[in-house]
Amino acid sequence: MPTSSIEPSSTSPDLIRNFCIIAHIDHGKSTLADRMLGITGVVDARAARAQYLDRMDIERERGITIKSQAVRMPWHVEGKAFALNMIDTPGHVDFTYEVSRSLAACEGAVLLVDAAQGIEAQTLANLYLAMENDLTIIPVLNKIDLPSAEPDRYAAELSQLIGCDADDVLRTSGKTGEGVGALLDRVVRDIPAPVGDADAPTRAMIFDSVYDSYRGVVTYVRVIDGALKPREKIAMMSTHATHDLLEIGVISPEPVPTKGLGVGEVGYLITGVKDVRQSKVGDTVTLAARRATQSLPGYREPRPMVYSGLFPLDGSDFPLLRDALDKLQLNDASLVYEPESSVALGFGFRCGYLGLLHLEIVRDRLEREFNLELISTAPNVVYEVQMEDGKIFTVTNPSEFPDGKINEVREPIVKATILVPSEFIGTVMELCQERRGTMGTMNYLSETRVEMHYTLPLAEVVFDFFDQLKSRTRGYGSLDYEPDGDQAADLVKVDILLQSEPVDAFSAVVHKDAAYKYGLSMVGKLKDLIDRQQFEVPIQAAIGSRIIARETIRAMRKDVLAKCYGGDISRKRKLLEKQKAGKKRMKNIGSVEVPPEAFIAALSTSDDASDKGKKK
Ligand SMILES: Nc1nc2c(ncn2[C@@H]2O[C@H](COP(=O)(O)OP(=O)(O)OP(=O)(O)O)[C@@H](O)[C@H]2O)c(=O)[nH]1
Repeated sequence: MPTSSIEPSSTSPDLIRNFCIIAHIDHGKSTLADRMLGITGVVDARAARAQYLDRMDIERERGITIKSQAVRMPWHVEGKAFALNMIDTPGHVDFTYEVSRSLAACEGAVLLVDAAQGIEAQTLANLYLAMENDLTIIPVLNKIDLPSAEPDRYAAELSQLIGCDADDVLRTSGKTGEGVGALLDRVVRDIPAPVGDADAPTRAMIFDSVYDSYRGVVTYVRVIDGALKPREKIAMMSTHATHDLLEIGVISPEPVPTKGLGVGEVGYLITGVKDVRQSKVGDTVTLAARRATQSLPGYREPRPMVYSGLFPLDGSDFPLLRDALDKLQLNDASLVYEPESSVALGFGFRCGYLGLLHLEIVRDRLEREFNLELISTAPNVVYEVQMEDGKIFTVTNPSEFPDGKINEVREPIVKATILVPSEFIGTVMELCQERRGTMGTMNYLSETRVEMHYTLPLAEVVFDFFDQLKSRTRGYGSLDYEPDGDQAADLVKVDILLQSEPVDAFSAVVHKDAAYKYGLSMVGKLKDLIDRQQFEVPIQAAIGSRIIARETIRAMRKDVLAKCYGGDISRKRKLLEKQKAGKKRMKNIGSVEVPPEAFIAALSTSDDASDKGKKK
């Protein structure tokens, strides 16, 4: 059915269904979504290309980069033309808040489970989020074409989990298209039509906003009450800022401008705003001329969970890095940064991220899109330090951890859900215990699959916890977690000193029991990485004034002329000049010269990880 036959803004809410697909990673969400676009005629079968929706980098002629999708599809049931809005949700724990906003824009969710894998941790996490948002759940087993699919077994598991009949679990294959039409019929039948007050002051929820280099910010909204029309002045309820509505429309699958959006409708707005921070996910849009008094529930400022220093490898790239971060922030409201200078690494920025995946994405984009070579310091969480005199410090950089009499240090904790085959219960308990976890409840989802709940310090989860879980459970374990406040812990700052001078980039906040191990490993690493100097260099690890580990680099003069026999003076001069140039690049810590490569090598955790890998 051609897209133009839908009359946006005049569609009665009774004929609208808003839904999302929730699934564990790789259970086939994108493939199924593509298949739905094909079956509903939104994407011409001949023009269809794999993963139509996953095309963040592709800027279309109209200049809208479509990241998060809210695609409108026509579907007929019993002679009535329905408009189905499929809203995409990001799948990773770092972006749980965005997921919950997308869910809040829907009345129902398709819970997709791979028929060869069964339920995984993100299946559960997403299901719980959907239930919190009171969504109608349609359980679906996907990939039934796979020879290894066990639909009967997993239908039983899934029906037990959500409390329905095993026969109500639909079976589809995104690959062959089997069952997809029946699924769309079920969407129409089971998911409630949106309800809202068409005459009330307009309220629309922003569930995503994307920066586009041609058109500025494209904001995705779901109208709850009232309506939005082009050329009206809109107001953001959290900031009271007003903007002119330049264009309004729906995505199907290209942006199609419309005469407006009414109750229950989902679409996009363009206002000419250039910065996504002016159009925040979770905020409520209203009309400047007739403002709603109460904003929609749930708006929350994004809060960075993990901090790390970002330094250009070549110090002269600092202004480029600043420009690149400014540009990236236009597109990413949750990225925060401020200038930082380090004795070891020079000028850079302290950046705050939602999680490690977010950190990797940002770093990768800076390197790829802006051609920068970067060093990032070991990530850390945010600590709250209460001094004996009652003063409280929020520490986002270990080198700024306060000295003096400390009453209490608090660290963020998370509630983790781990799903494993029951044979790995002991393994998971061991891992969580090593990571200072406290066990909560444990549920059997079936005879062989267990859901384990743990409370863990975020700092212990963000590093290689997931890799460890995967390798220790032979790939079967899956993990999801959400922030759960903070709690006091026995944490100390370990400094690393070169010739009694602290090297800021190596300071770390660690649990008291792990401090000695950290100190020992860092002094060991640095001893191997720093060349001998003309004098003896002590490398020490210290907690306050107490030294907990020490290594010594013995004195030696590196004689570059040693190999020059005879009297070729020009060759000798060349070598000495080369030595001088090399010295210019050296960073001086006190009187010790350290090549930047040594810092990079010492900061990289990769050899630790591969050591751990070898043990398995
Ligand atoms: N045999 C079979 N393979 C499928 C089916 N659906 C998806 N796949 C394959 O499963 C893999 C993951 O599919 P995606 O659609 O990318 O899964 P996803 O859930 O969107 O994954 P993420 O976007 O990474 O979360 C791909 O290799 C697909 O080709 C299906 O119905 N049958």
